[in-house]
Amino acid sequence: MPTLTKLYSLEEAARHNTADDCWVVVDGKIYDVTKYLDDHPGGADVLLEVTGKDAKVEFDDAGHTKSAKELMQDYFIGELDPTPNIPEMEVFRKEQDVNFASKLMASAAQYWPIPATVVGISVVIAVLYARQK
Ligand code: HEM
Repeated sequence: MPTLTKLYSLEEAARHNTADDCWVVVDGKIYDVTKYLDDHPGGADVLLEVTGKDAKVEFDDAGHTKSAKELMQDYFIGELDPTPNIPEMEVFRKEQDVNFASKLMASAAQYWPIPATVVGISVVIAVLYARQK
């Protein structure tokens, strides 16, 4: 069955770093220990000090007992999002010129010498041809 674990970025978890709102991350799992701060046998300060990072090493170093690890589950709120932070792709799109008439006028202004030259050459050929007769 799929689990409905909420995912948070480390940046999001790091924002909860005060005595009124404290999240700690241990081995990729996030715990909201706000209500546990005053009861934590290791003290509130150690928890506040490790906010904003994965405190697995500090947690293990404290030598927590099995019952401490069971107690943690009461404060579990989610996991770190393992998805790498891929910057959004920017899509560049040329502005579409919806005004067809102005588009036509612009290309006519740019390319008028071509039809003018064709007409001019045609006139010269016609005149030369008429003279020969
Ligand atoms: C939800 C998270 C946590 C819970 C539920 C928890 C619970 C406990 C408990 C029950 C104890 C008493 C000893 C034991 O039974 O193991 C304890 C001690 C301690 N904890 Fe935590 N703890 C948590 C997170 C942390 C973290 C992230 C640190 C990291 C610095 C930490 C550092 C300590 C320290 C330094 C002690 C005192 C060890 C001693 O003096 O013997 N704890 N904790």
